[in-house]
Amino acid sequence: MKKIKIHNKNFKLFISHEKILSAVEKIADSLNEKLKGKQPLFICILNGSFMFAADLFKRMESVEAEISFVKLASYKGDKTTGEVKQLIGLSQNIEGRTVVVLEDIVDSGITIENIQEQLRQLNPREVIIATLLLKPDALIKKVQLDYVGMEIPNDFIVGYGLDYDGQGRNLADIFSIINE
Ligand SMILES: O=P(O)(O)OC[C@H]1O[C@H](OP(=O)(O)OP(=O)(O)O)[C@H](O)[C@@H]1O
Ligand code: HPA
Repeated sequence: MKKIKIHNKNFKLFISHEKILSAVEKIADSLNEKLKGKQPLFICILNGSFMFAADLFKRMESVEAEISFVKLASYKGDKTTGEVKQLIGLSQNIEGRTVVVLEDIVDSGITIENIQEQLRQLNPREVIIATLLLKPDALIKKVQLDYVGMEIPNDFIVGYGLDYDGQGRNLADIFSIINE
């Protein structure tokens, strides 16, 4: 079993890049179908979602899609702070538009609830949420998610955009913490 160390913590291989891409492809297939003729604006939640957004967005072949980025942060180290800081906001007018929010992970649900509420106030036509990963046992918010790539246990993970204190985002696979 492939193992890695980041800072002071050990991690083991959890989801291979191949499995990640097959989850991304499933979401892309459904979105290509749902978004036909809609000219949606995709919103990638930085930092963590950049890899998921890149892999998904290039598969949007049947859609006249645009993409923009917002930067929110709620995690410090391997834990949520319980509050969301907005570091870069949205510059586009989304009134009357179909918006697709791209998240790498929904954990406590605090970040997605925050962005959903912000977008709602800007009067979009509809907001569709797609997350690659969901930790159902960690949710403390009631959130409506339209597309979920994979449900995973409530363990800290890194890789494919997700970090531990800034590191690990470049890993193609996803690794799960070894609790020692
Ligand atoms: O459901 P939640 O508990 O809110 O956790 C999910 C959020 O946490 C991570 O972002 P983070 O705050 O670590 O910022 P980053 O993307 O810059 O790493 C992840 O990318 C999500 O946006
Ligand atoms: O498990 C996680 N790992 C990295 N970042 C995160 N942000 C929310 N959950 C996680």
